[in-house]
Amino acid sequence: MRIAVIGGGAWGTALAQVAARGGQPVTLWAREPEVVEGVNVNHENRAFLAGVALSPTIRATGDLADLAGHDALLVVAPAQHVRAVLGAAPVGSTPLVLCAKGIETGSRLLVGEVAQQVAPAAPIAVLSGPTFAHEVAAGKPTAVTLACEDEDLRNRLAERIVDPAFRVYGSADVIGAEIGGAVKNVLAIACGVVEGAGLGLNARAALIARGFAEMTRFGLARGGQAETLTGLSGLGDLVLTCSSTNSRNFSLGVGLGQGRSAAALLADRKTVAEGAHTAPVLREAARAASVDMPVVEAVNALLEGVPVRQIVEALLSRPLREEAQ
Ligand SMILES: NC(=O)c1ccc[n+]([C@@H]2O[C@H](COP(=O)([O-])OP(=O)(O)OC[C@H]3O[C@@H](n4cnc5c(N)ncnc54)[C@H](O)[C@@H]3O)[C@@H](O)[C@H]2O)c1
Ligand SMILES: O=P(O)(O)OC[C@H](O)CO
Repeated sequence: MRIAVIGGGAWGTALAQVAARGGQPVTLWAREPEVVEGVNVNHENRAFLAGVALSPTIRATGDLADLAGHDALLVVAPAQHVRAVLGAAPVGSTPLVLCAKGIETGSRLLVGEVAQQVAPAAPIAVLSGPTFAHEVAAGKPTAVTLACEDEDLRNRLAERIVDPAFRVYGSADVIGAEIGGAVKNVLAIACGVVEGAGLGLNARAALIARGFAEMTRFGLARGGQAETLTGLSGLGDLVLTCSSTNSRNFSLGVGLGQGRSAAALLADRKTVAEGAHTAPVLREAARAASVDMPVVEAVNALLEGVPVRQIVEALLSRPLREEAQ
């Protein structure tokens, strides 16, 4: 199976490295000419994954036309750019493995739904889970969910995008896998705020648990399955992203918790903190579906500049309720 990766950020590069293990050829499309040159000449992506020696069988290109003739395309552009990049790529009926985590602003569509609009003939799979790119590229043990309704395609993809340290669990629940990845980024910002404001570990654990309840309510309302939400792409990724400053979303939250403004924190950053883009559209989608998501509401208020203390008071003074509600 000839694999190409669309997106030369940290995650696209790490996935290219997984797909290239054992000396298999992989094409990596990157937007930045310096990334293309660095991968081809020095076998390193200094801009987004510095310090990792990449397989020489990864060939980078800046020309989307070079993606033609592959058997599967891994789509790893940030969620807000998937529509434009896929729209310009020669997709046809080539299977797409969606690896971005987010909801498109405006349309309120998950990345897989965007792909279905842009490339209606292409079968869809979603790869998601607790995966810091640097750890995957370094060959540290990692497990992911690969969701695809077509069992035969799912198995063929799982056999190809694998190595001894990268373990793939199959699922047919594409929507559930996507919702976990999109929602956890927003919740990780909240956990970072707790860290930045020094609110303590009890508060962080409470946020993870209550945030997971929100993820579950939203996921079930959108047709996802409970087993997927408690799995790697849901709870697994939530726990990872809510526990480490290696997460860009968590780190953004730390800055907010320290009293810095979202505008200052997001200005000029080269790497993506998907939760900042997903938060407003997730709030819209939750309100439209009458799903109660107070932590997501709180993250939006924080991004809009409401002080942390006011947000915490509002969350703690909500009417008492049963935990299972
Ligand atoms: N980094 C990780 O550990 C990791 C792990 C799993 C999933 N993801 C997801 O993968 C996706 C990509 O994240 P990343 O970490 O690889 O990116 P990154 O933060 O390392 O790099 C930013 C990427 O955005 C691209 N970009 C910027 N402006 C663009 C535009 N106008 N059009 C198209 N592309 C543009 C850049 O070319 C670059 O590839 C995100 O949805 C992220 O949530 C990341
Ligand atoms: O750095 P983050 O917050 O984008 O998280 C990266 C991955 O999604 C973790 O699974």
